[in-house]
Amino acid sequence: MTNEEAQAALADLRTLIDDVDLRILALFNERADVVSRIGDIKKTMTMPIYEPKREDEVFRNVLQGNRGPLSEGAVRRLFERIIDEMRTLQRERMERDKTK
Ligand SMILES: C=C(O[C@@H]1C=C(C(=O)O)C=C[C@H]1O)C(=O)O
Repeated sequence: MTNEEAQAALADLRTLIDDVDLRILALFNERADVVSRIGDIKKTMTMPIYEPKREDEVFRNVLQGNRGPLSEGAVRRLFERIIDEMRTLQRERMERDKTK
């Protein structure tokens, strides 16, 4: 591979990553919309935001579905981060609704 070929291949792959990132972002926001709806129900029913048993199910589901190359640990860490942001979203929406 020449230097020019390597540069062109890198640029192509980075374009692919930019496209994948936008699709991931759309899916994060789709998930966040569903989580918001769950948050609305929890607020009406005065249920807790944090539900560890449900989170265990979420981890079980994604770990079962994982085909790699991400490791189990990597998937778990990514979803811990995602779920943490989802809880924050529910909390912020509830706080915002309180001050309305
Ligand atoms: C979305 C929920 O609220 C929280 C966030 C979860 C998630 O992001 O999957 C799971 C459980 C809860 O701690 C829920 O209860 O289903």
